[in-house]
Amino acid sequence: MNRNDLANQHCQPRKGKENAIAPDQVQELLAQLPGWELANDGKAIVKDFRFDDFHRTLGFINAVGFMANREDHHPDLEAGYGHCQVLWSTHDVGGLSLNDFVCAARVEALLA
Ligand SMILES: C[C@H](O)[C@H](O)[C@H]1CNC2=NC(N)=NC(=O)C2=N1
Repeated sequence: MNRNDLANQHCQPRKGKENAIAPDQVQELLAQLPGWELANDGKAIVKDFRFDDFHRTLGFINAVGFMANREDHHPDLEAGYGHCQVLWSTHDVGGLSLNDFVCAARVEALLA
């Protein structure tokens, strides 16, 4: 599945370990998402986005937040004047589900 295919999907209710993504598929999906890396012992994916000023950073946060609420899948965000780190993990799975990669691709699409 490439980045476009991912970004065109919607999140689905995914609960339980059976919805966790196997490590080899994690690597395949990560390869479609430049700049995204594993975090938290492979239970999350993360990327730090840089902006020229706080207005642009806040605009990004609002766009990500709007998308996240529509998808009912929510990131951890850490922001400063000119950056925002976005971390996706599926609490209901206790690690990575396809929802995390769909949302990472949707974040990339916001900036494309
Ligand atoms: C009921 C509701 O759909 C769930 O609690 C959703 C909400 N947003 C979520 N966000 C994230 N990141 N992981 C989840 O497991 C999750 N679950």
